[in-house]
Amino acid sequence: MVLLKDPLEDPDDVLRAHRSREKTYMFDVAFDYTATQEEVYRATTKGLIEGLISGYNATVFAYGPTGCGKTYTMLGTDKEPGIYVRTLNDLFKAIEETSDDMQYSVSMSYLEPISALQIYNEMIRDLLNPASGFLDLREDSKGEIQVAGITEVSTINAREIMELLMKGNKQRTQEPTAANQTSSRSHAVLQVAVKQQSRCRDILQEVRFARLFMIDLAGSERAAQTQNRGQRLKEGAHINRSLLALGNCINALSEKNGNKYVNYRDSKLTRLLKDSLGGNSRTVMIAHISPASLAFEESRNTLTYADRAKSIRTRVKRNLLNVSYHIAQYTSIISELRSEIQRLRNKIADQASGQPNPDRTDIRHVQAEVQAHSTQQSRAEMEQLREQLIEAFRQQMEIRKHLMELDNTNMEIQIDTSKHLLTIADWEQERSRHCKKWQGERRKESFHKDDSEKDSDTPESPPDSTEPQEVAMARENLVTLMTDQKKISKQKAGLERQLGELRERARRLEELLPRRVSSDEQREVLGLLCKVHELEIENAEMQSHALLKDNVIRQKDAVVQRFEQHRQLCHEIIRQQRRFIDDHNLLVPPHLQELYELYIRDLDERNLSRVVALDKVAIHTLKEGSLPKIALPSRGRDPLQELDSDQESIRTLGSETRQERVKVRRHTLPPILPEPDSDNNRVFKSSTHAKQMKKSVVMTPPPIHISGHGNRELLPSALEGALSYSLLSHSVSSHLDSSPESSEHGTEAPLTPKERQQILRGMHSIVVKSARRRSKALEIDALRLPPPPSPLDPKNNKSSLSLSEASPKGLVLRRGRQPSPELRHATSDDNLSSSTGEGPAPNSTWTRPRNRQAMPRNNAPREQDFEARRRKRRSRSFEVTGQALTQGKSTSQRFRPLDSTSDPHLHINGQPPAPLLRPQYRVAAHLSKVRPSPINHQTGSVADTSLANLPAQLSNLKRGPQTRHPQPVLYVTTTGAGGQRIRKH
Ligand SMILES: Nc1ncnc2c1ncn2[C@@H]1O[C@H](COP(=O)(O)OP(=O)(O)OP(=O)(O)O)[C@@H](O)[C@H]1O
Repeated sequence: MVLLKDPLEDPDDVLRAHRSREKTYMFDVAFDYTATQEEVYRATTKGLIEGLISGYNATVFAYGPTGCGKTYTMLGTDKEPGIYVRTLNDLFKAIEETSDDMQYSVSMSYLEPISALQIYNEMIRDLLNPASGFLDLREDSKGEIQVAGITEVSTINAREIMELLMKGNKQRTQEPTAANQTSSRSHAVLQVAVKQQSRCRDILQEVRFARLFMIDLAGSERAAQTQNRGQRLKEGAHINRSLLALGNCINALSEKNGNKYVNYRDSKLTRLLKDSLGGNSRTVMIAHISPASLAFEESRNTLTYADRAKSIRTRVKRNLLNVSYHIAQYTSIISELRSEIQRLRNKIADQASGQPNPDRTDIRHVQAEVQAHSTQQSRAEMEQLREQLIEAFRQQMEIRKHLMELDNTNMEIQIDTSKHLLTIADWEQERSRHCKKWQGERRKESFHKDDSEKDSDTPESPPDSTEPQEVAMARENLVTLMTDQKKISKQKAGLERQLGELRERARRLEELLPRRVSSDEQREVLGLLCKVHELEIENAEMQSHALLKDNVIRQKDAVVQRFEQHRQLCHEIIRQQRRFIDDHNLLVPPHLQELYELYIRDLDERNLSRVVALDKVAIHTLKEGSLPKIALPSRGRDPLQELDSDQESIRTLGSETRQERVKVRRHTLPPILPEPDSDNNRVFKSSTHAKQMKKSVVMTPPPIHISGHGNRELLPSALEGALSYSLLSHSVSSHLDSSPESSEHGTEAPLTPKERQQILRGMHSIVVKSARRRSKALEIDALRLPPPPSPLDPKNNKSSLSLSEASPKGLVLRRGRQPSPELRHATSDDNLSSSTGEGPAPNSTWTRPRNRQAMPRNNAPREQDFEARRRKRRSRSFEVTGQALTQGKSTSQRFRPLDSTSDPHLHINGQPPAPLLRPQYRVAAHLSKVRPSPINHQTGSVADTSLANLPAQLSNLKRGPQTRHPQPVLYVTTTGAGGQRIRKH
């Protein structure tokens, strides 16, 4: 709690007593002058790190008037490092601790939005590379703000990052003012991007990524106080303008009804902070105030904003990417590059065989050749040409990557769209159900008109059909997504046009070559081009190779997981039956008792052996398997390939015999795949297949129409998605029927033509079925969005039936449904013996359970032990070791440049710092307390956007609106030399 007293208030003035400006504010934490940097860090930022490495965005920003200690809190000094250093230290520590299971990549950028006098708008300056000039902000399709051309340093070495940070800090615009000798004249934004991938993932392989913003805002200031003139005054006005924009956003976001338009576009700062303020981020605001009487107004303003910020709610979701999609993308790139190489090789072959193309036999060509031999100038031209060509290819590569990213974003938009559509569909269905019920009741009432004198329970009007907020939000989000989709299509079209132009340019350059150079040189240049492409291919191939291997492991993991789920179910049934027997003191046939004891004994060993067997399969597959090579689209192997000694990689790629390839593919092929066209061995054959794969993995809704007739198409698409999921899950479960051992052999056994025929027939019927269902769904007559039969309704819709029928059992269990009738049957006491298929043996003596409560007693410790180990393992990663301070110190002590920026004891420009207002209070306000998306504790996964999780998503959607924060709490403290003066207020 912070109590702000008006220094001008006279306690004896009774007339003004009721007009007191004294005010109390409540915050999450309030730090007084005794608070150390470590305490501030722990209470405000440390908690964000765990979320960050699991894919949740986070922001910490320091806000307050000039000279109140924002830079001190964020950057700190050598001896007392601030939040930057401590966060990075802890982040890397957490990464190191979990690096056995997880793979990380961390990149960092450091920037300041500044206003150059000549430029009307603010620009972004790259503090890690100030030479790059002014940069601009771009909003990507997901609405995330990116700085175009910013330097991103990739490292997970804390020391390196700190060095860069110190270097960047020296570049920061900093000038002494009357209020603060080391006043920061701009906002400084440190952005850390963390990408995380599990080394051992399940079938829904995920890449998690999150951004952490740590922002040291420039101080809000009053011209009178800073005594600024000229440039400083203009800067101050600008700083205040961007802070005003920030304040406006905070005001709009904290509005009670929450519908007010939030203008983030007023300044670069608010654009940068868009997500942090009202979007997908866990955000902490640290407000700084001074206890000096003179600073009353500033303190009041700051506390008011912090107080408002308390009520802002953000919606945090885990940022996930589906990896199988990336495999397809890499595949498509590889395939395109291969065909380019092939084309270039053919050119070399043409040239080498000395058969000039008819269009090159003209006199100009001959002249050019003569010239090229004779003049020095031609050599320079040649060099230039070569560079131009390489540059053209580099640009092509960049555009391809960009296109890939856009595809990726598009996929995410489509998944999000489907989610929202399902939310709406769910609600529509619910509403029509209520309406029908109401109508039915009304009808019944009118039928029994005689009883009409009785009071009727049925309301006169149909039930309230106001859309819940969740549905309204879904509609709103659909509009945004539609806009994004349009933007992406536009961007894609632009990029594709650019790519086409670049290709054309490269082609023209290639055509120039024969005219300019001798045959040998030409060969060299073309050879070089091939090399460039091959390197690109190798790079892409290595990445897709890694992904493929991960995929195999993931699928193996899924098998283990599925078995484990099944085992847990059996275990639970046995346990409950046992308890039932014990509770009712029932007789147990001796053979059943023996079996039970055997079960208890074998429990651990069997599990272990299963896991070991599966592990063997995975390792075996990994050893044997390799990335199936992409067959070149047109011709066979190039004869030159064998001759060219430089093309080692290509030769290796092509050296396998066909048989070997087939064998390798079989090993590489993961056993669990849904449709004939999505098996992995074909994924790498051609880009067309990659596209097919995309389609098979991603649910692709048709173009979005929010309120028009186009809506009619939306739900069927969702149904189709659900249907394709059901096919996938069906296939998964059927594969799971085989034992790990058999699956191991299965990978070796070649398929007979008959088997192949059967599989093809099966697939064909699945495709026909799905087509029929889709057309049925399309026939559904509904003008509103979405049509009445929802995929969520098992009664109305065949697709939804197939979804529930075909869902793997594990998923059903995860959704917390009742056990199947069979299972319930097995658990009932009447069926205790019949469920095993055997009745009590007439001549055997039935016994009471020898080991009463054996299951709970025997298994509880085991379960607890397992749970305890699991927790221990988890918590270990993020333990508070208390060493951060020491580490931070030792790290920062190495960086002298820090002295010049924030240490008050050091001289600046040869002069000691003037005695200034000291910073006094630090107030930490968690903008919002965010509960992440519900985590599935059985699988450890989060209800994510991946399509394969659709049933889980459906059930989540059913459960209600997205999780919002509870009412947040704020805290305030005082710190700094002025702490004693608090009594004055
Ligand atoms: N808690 C603290 N303990 C000791 N010294 C502090 C503390 N907080 C701030 N200072 C000192 O007070 C001075 C002003 O602090 P700082 O530069 O961090 O303020 P600021 O809010 O960032 O100002 P501006 O907005 O003008 O950049 C610095 O010399 C800093 O070292």
